[in-house]
Amino acid sequence: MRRIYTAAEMRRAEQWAVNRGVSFEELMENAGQGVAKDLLKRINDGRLAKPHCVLIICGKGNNAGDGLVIARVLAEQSISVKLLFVLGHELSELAQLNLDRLAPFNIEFSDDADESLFNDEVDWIIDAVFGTGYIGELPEHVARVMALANQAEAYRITLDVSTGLNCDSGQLAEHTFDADLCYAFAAYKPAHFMPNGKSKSGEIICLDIGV
Ligand SMILES: NC(=O)C1=CN([C@@H]2O[C@H](COP(=O)(O)OP(=O)(O)OC[C@H]3O[C@@H](n4cnc5c(N)ncnc54)[C@H](O)[C@@H]3O)[C@@H](O)[C@H]2O)[C@@H](O)CC1
Ligand SMILES: [K+]
Repeated sequence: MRRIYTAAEMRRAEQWAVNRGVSFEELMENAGQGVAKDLLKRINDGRLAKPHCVLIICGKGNNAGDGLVIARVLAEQSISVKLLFVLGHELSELAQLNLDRLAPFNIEFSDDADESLFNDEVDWIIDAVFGTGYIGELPEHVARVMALANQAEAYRITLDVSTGLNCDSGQLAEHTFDADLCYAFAAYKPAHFMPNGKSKSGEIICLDIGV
């Protein structure tokens, strides 16, 4: 059965999973590992070329945490990863935990969204800025980063929801991340089936993360 959850329903489902004994940390690990496993499978079966460099654009919430799990798995596979933080360094507890886990790896960090970061070396861009926690308007500086990401000659992957797209209403901000591939966690979100949302999601895959 196809599950479609709003942001509030998603939070309730996560809480039920936690009440059954799964931790939020495990859910995040499952989300990140699930994405990385699917991406690596696509490399192995030739649907995607192995990237020279992957740029992961991180916000400060748990969507960023998922991105940081993916960073670890890709780095373990000797894929070069760069991280760009666009909402500062006060991360959610789980995002911080997964950032700390990157210490053994040689990963470049930046919070300067300079155009040069979006160069030809970057084959994939992963959007881990906003997921189901996005409310209100897209901050101007984040919109600028999304515009650079959308102009780059790279394959674009988003986690749960494209940044700039409201997952419940389908409202789109200017310069919403224009994904080729979207991984929805635990359930599709209403916007994935609305024309606006569909147009910014590309291929949508729903991953079971244990919720
Ligand atoms: N909660 C969980 O157990 C799990 C959550 N997961 C991930 O977590 C995401 C949701 O995480 P969060 O609830 O932390 O939310 P997000 O990571 O989507 O972002 C919320 C953060 O951005 C800020 N924010 C929201 N709108 C803003 C705006 N317009 N301008 C500036 N800042 C803004 C919020 O204050 C908060 O700090 C999901 O989409 C999914 O990717 C997955 O890890 C699976 C498990
Ligand atoms: K996202």
